[in-house]
Amino acid sequence: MDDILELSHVNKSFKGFALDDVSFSLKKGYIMGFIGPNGAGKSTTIRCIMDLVHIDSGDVRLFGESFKNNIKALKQRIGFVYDQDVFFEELTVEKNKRVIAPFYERWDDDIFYRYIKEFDVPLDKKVKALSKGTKMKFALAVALSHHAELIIMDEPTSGLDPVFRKELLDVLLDVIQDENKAIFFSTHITTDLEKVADYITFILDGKILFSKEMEDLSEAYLLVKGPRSAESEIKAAHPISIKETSLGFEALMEGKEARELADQSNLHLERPNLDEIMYYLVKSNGINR
Ligand SMILES: Nc1ncnc2c1ncn2[C@@H]1O[C@H](COP(=O)(O)OP(=O)(O)OP(=O)(O)O)[C@@H](O)[C@H]1O
Repeated sequence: MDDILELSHVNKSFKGFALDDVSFSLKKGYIMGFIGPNGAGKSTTIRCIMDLVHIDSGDVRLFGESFKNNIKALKQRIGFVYDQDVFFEELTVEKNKRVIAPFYERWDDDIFYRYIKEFDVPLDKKVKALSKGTKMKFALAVALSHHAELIIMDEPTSGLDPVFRKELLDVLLDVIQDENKAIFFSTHITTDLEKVADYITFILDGKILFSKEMEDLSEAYLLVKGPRSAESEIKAAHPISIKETSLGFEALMEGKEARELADQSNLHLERPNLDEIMYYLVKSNGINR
């Protein structure tokens, strides 16, 4: 059993939005980033994995077992950080910990206090008095303190300053040194993913557009750049999407097709970053944002 997380043909409909046949998997030892524009379905997918939203059809397997059988026991093995306030606002950090810890069979105070110290979270402050970033640090400390094998986080780096974001990414890289663990997190900060993610899964309008290894991604798509005179040549090669720039034209293409085109012309090829891949794929799917 190498897959720690596996979604197969998951469907969930709300009025006006649906997760449509969502399938992807994550093996132990790896970090997967989950990206997509606002409203694409990232939080909904994460909530489906945690069974906070009940799926209409399909299956979610955690540690090789269908979550339908035993979500409660399986959740013991997951460290979960999500984008809503989950703590008792009127209680201090220390008192919140006392409430939360007994829910986890493998809670480890030593690890908890180590992270609290490392992240500089004040134990004696009420949660309502913590900044957004400090609450996130506390949530992260909780998620890391019960020997979870799978860490799932919904936008953990939003609201964090660059210094702590870097620290958080270092913590994730440290956690993943244990090859029996895996990390799955959504984010809009794609530069964070470029630093740590092994896999990227991209959701758009409730559908998975791709779930690929980071290395394959930089081969899968290329940016083709050319002067104004190259417009018809680029368009004839069926780019995924094209845009006019101050210097001419720029298009995202499938890697193989882009190389073939560049071989027959003097168009310039560049590796796109994740933001550029997202931008062109969103544009090609006709979604205006
Ligand atoms: N309980 C619900 N009832 C009805 N619609 C919902 C519900 N939960 C989510 N949605 C809708 O599902 C869509 C996807 O929302 P979701 O929060 O999953 O997107 P997201 O990718 O996480 O977005 P963001 O990046 O802005 O956080 C949105 O249109 C949202 O309004």
